[in-house]
Amino acid sequence: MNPSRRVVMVGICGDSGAGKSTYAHALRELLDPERVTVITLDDYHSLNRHERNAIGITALHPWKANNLGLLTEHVWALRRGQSIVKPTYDHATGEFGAPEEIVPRDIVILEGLHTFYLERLREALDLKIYFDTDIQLRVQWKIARDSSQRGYTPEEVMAEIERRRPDVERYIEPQKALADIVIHYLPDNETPPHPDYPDPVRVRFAERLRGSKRRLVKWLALAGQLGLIQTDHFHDHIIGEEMEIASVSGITDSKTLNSLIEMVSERQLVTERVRQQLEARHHDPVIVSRILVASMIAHLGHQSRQDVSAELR
Ligand SMILES: Nc1ncnc2c1ncn2[C@@H]1O[C@H](COP(=O)(O)OP(=O)(O)O)[C@@H](O)[C@H]1O
Ligand SMILES: O=C(COP(=O)(O)O)[C@H](O)[C@H](O)COP(=O)(O)O
Repeated sequence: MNPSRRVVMVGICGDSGAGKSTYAHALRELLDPERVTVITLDDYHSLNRHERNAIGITALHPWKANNLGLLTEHVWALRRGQSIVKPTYDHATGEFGAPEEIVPRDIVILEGLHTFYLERLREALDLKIYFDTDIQLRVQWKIARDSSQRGYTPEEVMAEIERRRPDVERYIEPQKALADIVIHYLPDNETPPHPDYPDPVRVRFAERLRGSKRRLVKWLALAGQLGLIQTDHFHDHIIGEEMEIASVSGITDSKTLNSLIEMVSERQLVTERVRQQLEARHHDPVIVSRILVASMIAHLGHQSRQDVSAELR
C-alpha cells in the first residue's frame, strides 16, 4: 500500500427503503466512480431469504441473520488499503451469489442496516450518516422497489414492513444516536410539483454539536439568514441529545450552491462531476444535499492526505 494514501471511510445507515443505496451511488457518481467503492452490508447476510423465513427471523437481526464479524474484519482491511474477497447477496432471488474481490479505492462508502451497530465498526468510519426517512416515503419507495426488483407483491411488502417493525425499533433506530449527521427526507407539501421534480422532498439535516469539525448545519443556517436558501434552523433534542437542525426546501440556484460548497469544502476540491451538475441552473433539495455531502467527503479525503503527509515528515 502507498503510505501516503489513507482510505476515507463513510458509513450510511438506516431502515430498508430509506434511500441509503441510492444516496451512496449518487455520492460515488459525484465524487468520481474511479475513486469510490460502495459496499452494501446486505452482502453480509448469513442466511438466505428461505433460511430466514424457515426459522422466522428478519434480516434485521444483527447476529442471527448477519455476519458482522466478517464485515468488521473486511472494513478494517479496506481502511488499511488491503483488498478483500467478500460474499454477495442477490435480492432478485434471495440467494447468495459468487464471492467478489474488492480493491479499495480512495473512498469506501458502506451502506446498510447495521453500519453503526458495533463500536469496532464505528471506529473505522470518518463520517457517519443516518437516514431517518419519513415513514410515508419509506413505505412508498420500498413497495415500488421490492415489487419491481425483489420478487414481492405490494401486499407482501406491506406485511413484511409490519413484521419487521419491532426489529426496526430494537436494532436499527437506536443507531441514529450514533450518527454525525441525520438526514430526514420529508414530503414537501408547499413546493408545487414540477415536470422535472414531480415529488418534491424537503431535506432536513441534524448535526451533533459535540466537537464536530464538520459544520454543515451552521453554514446552511448562515446561508438561510443571508436569504440565499430557503431553510429553517433550530435546535432540538433527538434521543436526549441537543442537535442543530436545518432543512432545505424549494429550489436553490447554482451561484448559491457554489457558495455553500465553498463553505463546507474548498474550491479546488470541487470534482468534475459536481461542476457538471452545477451547469443546471436550479437544484432541488436532494441534489443540494448530495452535492454538499460529496463536497464534505472530498474535504475529508484532502485532510486525511495532509495528515498522512505530516506524519511522514
Ligand atoms: N431521494 C429520492 N427521491 C425519490 N425516490 C427515491 C429517493 N431515494 C430513494 N428513492 C427510491 O426509493 C427506493 C429505495 O431506495 P434505496 O436507496 O434502495 O433504499 P435503501 O438502500 O435504504 O433500502 C429506490 O428504489 C428509489 O427508487
Ligand atoms: O432489509 C433489507 C435490507 O436491504 P435494503 O436496505 O436494501 O432494503 C432486506 O430485506 C434484506 O437485505 C433481505 O433482502 P430480501 O428481502 O431481498 O431477501
